[in-house]
Amino acid sequence: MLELSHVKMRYPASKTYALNDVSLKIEKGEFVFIVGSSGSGKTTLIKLLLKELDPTSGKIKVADTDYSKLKRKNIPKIRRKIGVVFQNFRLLKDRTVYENVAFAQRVIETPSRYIRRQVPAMLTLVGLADKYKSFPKQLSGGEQQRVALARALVNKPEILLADEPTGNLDPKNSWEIMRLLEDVNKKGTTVVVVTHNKEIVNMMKKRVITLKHGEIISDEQKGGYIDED
Ligand SMILES: Nc1ncnc2c1ncn2[C@@H]1O[C@H](COP(=O)(O)OP(=O)(O)OP(=O)(O)O)[C@@H](O)[C@H]1O
Repeated sequence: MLELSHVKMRYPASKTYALNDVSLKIEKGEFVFIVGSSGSGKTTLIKLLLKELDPTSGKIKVADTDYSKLKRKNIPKIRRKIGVVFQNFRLLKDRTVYENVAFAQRVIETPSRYIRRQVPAMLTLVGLADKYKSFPKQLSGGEQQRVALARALVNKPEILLADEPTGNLDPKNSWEIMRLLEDVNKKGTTVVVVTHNKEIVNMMKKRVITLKHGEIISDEQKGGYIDED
């Protein structure tokens, strides 16, 4: 589902590699944590998987698509297969909860009759059906992240990438988001979560890939958080 072979990434202004010879394979239906201290290359990895960046060298394949052969005009097609959530939610402030989720469908020109059906269904899934008229600032952080998750999932992506999804949340809301990610994964979506949340990683017993200075230093099934600080 996701594959990196000997990927190196050096930002134009930088002397060092943000990622240095990273190879990994994530199969369809897996749930994987990517961990590592600040600056280890986690966000760079996510950006490469979204093709927001191109690697300096090496090969990236996502959902059977070789990114080096992917034409610019076809990038939106692959992005549709990937749902993304971020630490800071990135909701549209001047739109309601309903509109935030519907927006993801409007941009890919989903017919209105589907939007009217699928948005409420997604909001029910994340437990926010009754808040559809609210604006983001009227919601708690946990609720905002659930809206972001509904938006990421409404187009039924094959892959969900979450970059520090619990970074701004308290433990209770963090677990709620994790439970939702686990549910989504059980229904077949491949889930990749970048996190610093040691407790969650240690409790969930999933595959854990640890990065350090742009290299993979550990990749374990049912792994735990490796403390190197
Ligand atoms: N746009 C950029 N230009 C130059 N260097 C960058 C850029 N973005 C990131 N880097 C460098 O690349 C390395 C990896 O950064 P990255 O953001 O991927 O780390 P991270 O593991 O996500 O860190 P954090 O946990 O703090 O978010 C760091 O040394 C960082 O300084």
